[in-house]
Amino acid sequence: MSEQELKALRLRIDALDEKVLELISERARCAQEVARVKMASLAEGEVPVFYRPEREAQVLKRVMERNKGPLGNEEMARLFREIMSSCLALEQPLKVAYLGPEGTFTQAAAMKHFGHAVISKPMAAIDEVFREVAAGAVNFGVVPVENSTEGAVNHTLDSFLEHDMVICGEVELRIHHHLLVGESTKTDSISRIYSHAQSLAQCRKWLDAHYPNVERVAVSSNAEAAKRVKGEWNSAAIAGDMAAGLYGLTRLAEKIEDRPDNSTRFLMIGSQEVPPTGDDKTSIIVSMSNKPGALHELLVPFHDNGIDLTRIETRPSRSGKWTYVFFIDFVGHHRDPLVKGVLEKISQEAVALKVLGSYPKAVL
Ligand SMILES: O=C(O)C(=O)C[C@]1(C(=O)O)C=C[C@@H](O)C=C1
Repeated sequence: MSEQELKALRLRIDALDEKVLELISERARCAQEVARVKMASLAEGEVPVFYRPEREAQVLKRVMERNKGPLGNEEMARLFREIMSSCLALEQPLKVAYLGPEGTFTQAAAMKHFGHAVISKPMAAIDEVFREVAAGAVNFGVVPVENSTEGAVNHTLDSFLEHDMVICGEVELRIHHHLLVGESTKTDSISRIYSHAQSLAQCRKWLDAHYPNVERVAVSSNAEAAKRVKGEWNSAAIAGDMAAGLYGLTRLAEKIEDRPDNSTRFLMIGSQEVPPTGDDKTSIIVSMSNKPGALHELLVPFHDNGIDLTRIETRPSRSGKWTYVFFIDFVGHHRDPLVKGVLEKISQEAVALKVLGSYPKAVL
């Protein structure tokens, strides 16, 4: 390519960037107007709701439907995700607590869902994320809820039994683990590998094959594992890209998870009810009396009404020995007439039924 051609193309890019800049600014001014309208239409004592997950899901879906390339749909939606995140920050900077420390997959999930224009706060434990949200110190919390290889995150499920929380969104992340070492690590003398217990389990076969005699040490998070390795010459960590970048570690082996489709699902928790978008999911907790056929009774109304169950999990109820609660996710919104009917039917049979929330299905 000649120098002249390159120059001409860069001039075109400069002109396009100017247009993009003007359009983004115009969009941001529009968001400011939206904030003004929301404030003006408040009833006495009502608090304004700036963050609208149902609208955000619609915007991102529309972008993906209309995108003609060459950028892929997900790439384009990620760009719009960030534009919307910045527009929302002009209306109200959101505060989001997540399972920390910095560099965890939960932080990556929070950024994927809310974008980077939020004030994020790392918490030391899942229960602390719940408490921070319940105390009103942040607007939303982000916690992991299930992994495709290792199953449910029980701390999260149990926290729902203790706190009154509304689920307002979900996000799924493909989880890639790497074996990370620091500058001073002697790679032929590794005698200890740190990681979160779930991540060690997700890489069990790889570890058995490559480091069968090395001690595996479970720590509170992958980011904590990465942090420890930084100053140790005989240890390595299993963690993801964010932690590697944050602690300046290098990858000794990449993508070492046993299953290539290893993914984790995260939930956004808060106190805000989300209206229907037409493509929603609902999460409920149900406890049934301890009698034969109770689970069958619980599932029949879903089957009879053609409602898709996406997950069912059982946990001890904590209120009596050998009594259980069921965590159920299904497709639909609790305001849909069909779903309403099913929930009414179940509540006639159940000891207790709680709707944790209805929220748009993950778009990204
Ligand atoms: O439509 C709204 O209610 C807005 O506040 C605008 C906007 C956007 O930038 O598109 C910003 C924040 C909301 O969470 C949803 C959408």
